[in-house]
Amino acid sequence: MTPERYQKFQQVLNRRQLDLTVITEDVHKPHNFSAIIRTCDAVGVFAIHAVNSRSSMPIYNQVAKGSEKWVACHTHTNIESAVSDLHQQGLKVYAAHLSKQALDYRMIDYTKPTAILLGAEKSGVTQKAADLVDGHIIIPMLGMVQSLNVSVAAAVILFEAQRQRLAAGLYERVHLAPDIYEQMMFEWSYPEVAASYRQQEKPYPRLGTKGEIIIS
Ligand SMILES: C[S@@+](CC[C@H](N)C(=O)[O-])C[C@H]1O[C@@H](n2cnc3c(N)ncnc32)[C@H](O)[C@@H]1O
Repeated sequence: MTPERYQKFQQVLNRRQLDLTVITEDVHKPHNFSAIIRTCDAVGVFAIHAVNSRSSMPIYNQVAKGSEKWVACHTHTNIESAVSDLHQQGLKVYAAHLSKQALDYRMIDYTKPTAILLGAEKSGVTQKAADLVDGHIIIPMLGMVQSLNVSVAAAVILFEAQRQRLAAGLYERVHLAPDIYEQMMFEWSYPEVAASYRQQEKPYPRLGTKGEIIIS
């Protein structure tokens, strides 16, 4: 690994936002799911939550361009567990949902801990999910079609969140705890070595200032 690559990992991890995330509710087309992950990486989302009540979700590498390596994905078999996990972590959950009570997505304060729930391609957000969340948001549609592609909707909302967080200086401080930061640096720098340590249930070795492995 080159020093430049090591520095790039540091720059990216320094800006990761722990309290901004996405829940996908049965977004089942791999290219949509992968495009959402790619946007999450660009915005600085640390981890996302995928509810797959129907099937497992393959990631379409051509679209994600490898971003699935940089954004963790927690899977849930039902929407209740995903929303309640995030509520317990203190996040407000807003469903991107074309309902009558939905607010314009620009009215939300995304500098607060926030999760955006996105619905399935055809059926949208389920009634159960719509009832569990803290509010509904909508991207105003002024044309002939009623809705955007789900990955486009995700990008529009997440880049508004990024805009607000940049203005609030939230990308200027590190949000990850030091132990998680070190763990991520090791996993990103040496994925195969990290996998072998995990398999052996051994703690990772430390990294030196230039990213070299220090065996003590
Ligand atoms: C293709 S849309 C689903 C359309 C579905 N017929 C419906 O009525 O919800 C897939 C998902 O993208 C998001 N989405 C698409 N357009 C949106 C918009 N204008 N405002 C908010 N969310 C939108 C929502 O999360 C939606 O569930």
